[in-house]
Amino acid sequence: MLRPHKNLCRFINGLNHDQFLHCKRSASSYQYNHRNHGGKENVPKKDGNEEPQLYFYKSRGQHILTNPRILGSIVRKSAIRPTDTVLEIGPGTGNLTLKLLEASQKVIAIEIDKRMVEVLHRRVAEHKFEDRICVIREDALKCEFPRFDLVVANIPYGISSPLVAKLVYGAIPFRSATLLLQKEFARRLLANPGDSEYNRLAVNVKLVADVEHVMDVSKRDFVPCPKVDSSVVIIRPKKEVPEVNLEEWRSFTRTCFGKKNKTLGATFKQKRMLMALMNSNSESFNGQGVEEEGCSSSSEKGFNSFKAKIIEILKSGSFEDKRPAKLCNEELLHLLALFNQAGIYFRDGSELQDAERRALADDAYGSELED
Ligand SMILES: C[S@@+](CC[C@H](N)C(=O)[O-])C[C@H]1O[C@@H](n2cnc3c(N)ncnc32)[C@H](O)[C@@H]1O
Repeated sequence: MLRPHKNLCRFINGLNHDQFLHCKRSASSYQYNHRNHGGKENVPKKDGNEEPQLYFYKSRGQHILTNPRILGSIVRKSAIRPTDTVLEIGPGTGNLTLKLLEASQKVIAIEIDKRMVEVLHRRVAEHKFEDRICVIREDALKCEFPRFDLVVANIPYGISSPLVAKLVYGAIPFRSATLLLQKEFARRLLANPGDSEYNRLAVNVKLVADVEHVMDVSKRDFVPCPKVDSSVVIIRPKKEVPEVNLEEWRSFTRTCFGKKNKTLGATFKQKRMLMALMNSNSESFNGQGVEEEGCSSSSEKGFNSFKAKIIEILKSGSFEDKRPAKLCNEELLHLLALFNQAGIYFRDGSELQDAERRALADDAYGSELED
């Protein structure tokens, strides 16, 4: 088993800035333990020099940002005010946290790993910042966020999509979220209709927020070095959001982007999808639900007339031959309004969700905003 190099342990304890720089320069020569997380939290062990050993878990996205220039830029670009409360998700060993504490009134740090929390507490105490930090040891996806003004975080990439959803579709108003993300994920957030990366993620985020690209960050700026490069983006919630039921919007875009390269006509002709949509709208259609197997002739008739209705709606807005990935949000909102005017609503009923899920394209991130 590889043990982390002694200097790396020092770096993790954050003894001083010079060591911090030194660690960065020689980071590539470090030995470290980068494990897949097997479920048990390992208690830091001691080597002969009483230095705690800290292992990084790949499954928790534990890549520590070590370049002070990048850390400084992230804080500067976030435009933090001295009176702000900053939310940081995944503070890790606290490199970014200390800079956030210098710039703000208060930091709320949510970290899942108790070993990181211990290191963080130690470093914060060394810098006499204890009174201005609240460390919550929890899963950021499961806990309720306290109030905050803005988010600044180098987040674990595995939770990017549900975390962005939790922020932009959450109940807490905030000014901005400066996030260090996997470069490919950031490109998808920034994509526009017609771009090859344009997908449901961008559609859903753009409805409620503006996204700005700030800078790219090399994988060499992290310890341990990840396989992918990163980008910093700033997400700013829109002051005015279109009048639409956001739950219904997300269900609607899930349906439309089930196969993003198919035309909407082809997507809405899929039998399973149509049946689920019809069943979830059964009150508007004389309670005519249909079973997938063994349809009676009357329910089959009902199904066919529902299908005809859907095609008529698509045709009325000239959407039948269009592909969702080429439509801007105004056009998608128009299509949703046409469905609603005809008495068809997209509800997140489990039946509809299941049918949509089965129809979904494989997606690398498979999560909240994209599926
Ligand atoms: C990419 S590291 C960032 C560390 C630090 N912010 C930095 O920039 O060096 C991500 C951190 O998020 C933590 N983490 C992973 N999953 C989490 C979750 N679901 N909720 C809260 N923290 C999480 C990891 O333990 C790790 O410390």
